[in-house]
Amino acid sequence: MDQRDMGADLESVLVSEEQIRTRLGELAAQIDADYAGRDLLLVGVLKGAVMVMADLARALHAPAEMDWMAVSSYGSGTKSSGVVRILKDLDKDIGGRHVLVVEDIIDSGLTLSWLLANLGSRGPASLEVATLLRKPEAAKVEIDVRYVGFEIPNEFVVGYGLDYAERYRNLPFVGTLAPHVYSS
Ligand SMILES: O=P(O)(O)OC[C@H]1O[C@H](OP(=O)(O)OP(=O)(O)O)[C@H](O)[C@@H]1O
Ligand code: HPA
Ligand SMILES: [Mg+2]
Repeated sequence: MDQRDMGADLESVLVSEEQIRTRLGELAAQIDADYAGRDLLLVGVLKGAVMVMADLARALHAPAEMDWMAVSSYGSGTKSSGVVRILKDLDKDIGGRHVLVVEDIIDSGLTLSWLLANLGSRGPASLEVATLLRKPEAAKVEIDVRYVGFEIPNEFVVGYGLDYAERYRNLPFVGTLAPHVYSS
């Protein structure tokens, strides 16, 4: 399936490639300023955050280490199960480190609130979050998020790392799916 084939499954483009690039540049500048003189460790949350991590990290001027955690709460559906499983833990200890969690989306917030409690218990020097997308209307828990790319409506979105049943992650933009995709 190439991108033209995926195009038939899409209803609309919500955030374009250009908008993503511009906004990640702005967030990177803020992060550079905030972490000046501090040793930054970016923690990407697999799999959804791969694109954000790759592009945000390259937009930073400051040196940053990267580590990855894989967690899953959505399975193959469009609703969070609320049960978060660690599929892969960090490679290194984060005790005393300045940790910035990098996410693609905060939807119900259940994944992130679980993750922040988990990472917080490991004794980092600081713990903040950068996310490309947030759905304010979908929040089931309130989380203090320092860097937010875009606030979006409460609709299921795909692309730029985000999947529906593991598909559409490689779209270069964020879009909504046509109803026939869910029902087929
Ligand atoms: O705020 P929430 O409602 O918890 O949803 C957000 C989380 O759900 C997605 O991950 P998912 O569990 O689908 O795994 P994936 O990144 O591998 O797609 C997304 O990447 C976030 O991590
Ligand atoms: O809207 C979404 N799309 C894809 N994956 C997700 N995980 C949480 N919310 C979403
Ligand atoms: Mg997913």
